[in-house]
Amino acid sequence: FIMDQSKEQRILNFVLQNAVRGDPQSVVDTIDKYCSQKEWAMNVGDEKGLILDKILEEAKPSTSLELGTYCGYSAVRMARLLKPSARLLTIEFNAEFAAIAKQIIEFAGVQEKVKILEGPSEEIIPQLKKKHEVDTLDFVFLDHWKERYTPDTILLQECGLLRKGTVILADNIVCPGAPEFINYIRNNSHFECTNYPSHLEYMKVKDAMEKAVFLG
Ligand SMILES: Nc1ncnc2c1ncn2[C@@H]1O[C@H](Cn2cc(CNC(=O)c3cc([N+](=O)[O-])cc(O)c3O)nn2)[C@@H](O)[C@H]1O
Ligand SMILES: [Mg+2]
Repeated sequence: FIMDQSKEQRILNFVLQNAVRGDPQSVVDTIDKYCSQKEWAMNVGDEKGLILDKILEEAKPSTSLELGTYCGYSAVRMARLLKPSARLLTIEFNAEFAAIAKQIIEFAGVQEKVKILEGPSEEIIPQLKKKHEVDTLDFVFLDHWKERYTPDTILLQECGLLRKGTVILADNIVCPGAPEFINYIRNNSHFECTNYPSHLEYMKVKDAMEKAVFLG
């Protein structure tokens, strides 16, 4: 019975039935269509997605990390812009969301560039160097629980995963908001911050993204 399905399962089904297999842009557009016309969902969306695209293309990252995969919308959106040899690691602790994201990433045909790491970020970040062969990160996208933005940024530094020039981009600075993170990162002399005003995905509500470049 359709209504017994989760919203995330309905998003996956809509992608499987309406997007073009192997075409990441069509997967991104199809999710945006569903979530703006049928059911709202917490994807970064098309407006903030264009800001993500621009900052990612400027960074030209070889190794990227995303915290908070959800259905894989931003993973597909980022992977479609990565060079063939580049890699995106994305951490998700909700098993149902991870399973949905895996299918959406595979349908989009970007599975060679994307690796979903299941578990809480606080557990997986310390494993990135030894278990996932990461040296340092070129790009980090924060889109998970807003209270984890600061502790996970500190954890990334402690684990030696940031290098001079690493770009950290955080979603939802205004809505739902990450005031503690903003206070931390803007008062930290090791980061150069830039704010990008925008709107909450699929809504007329104000939101913003914050870019923080690690200065070493
Ligand atoms: N420590 C963590 N480690 C790994 N995955 C995590 C962690 N915390 C949350 N997640 C996962 O992120 C995914 C997405 N997520 C993101 C958030 C936090 N983001 C939001 O709550 C949010 C909320 C709104 N909103 O309410 O308008 C809009 C947005 O763009 C958002 O990112 N909560 N779950 C979920 O699958 C969750 O399991
Ligand atoms: Mg978000």
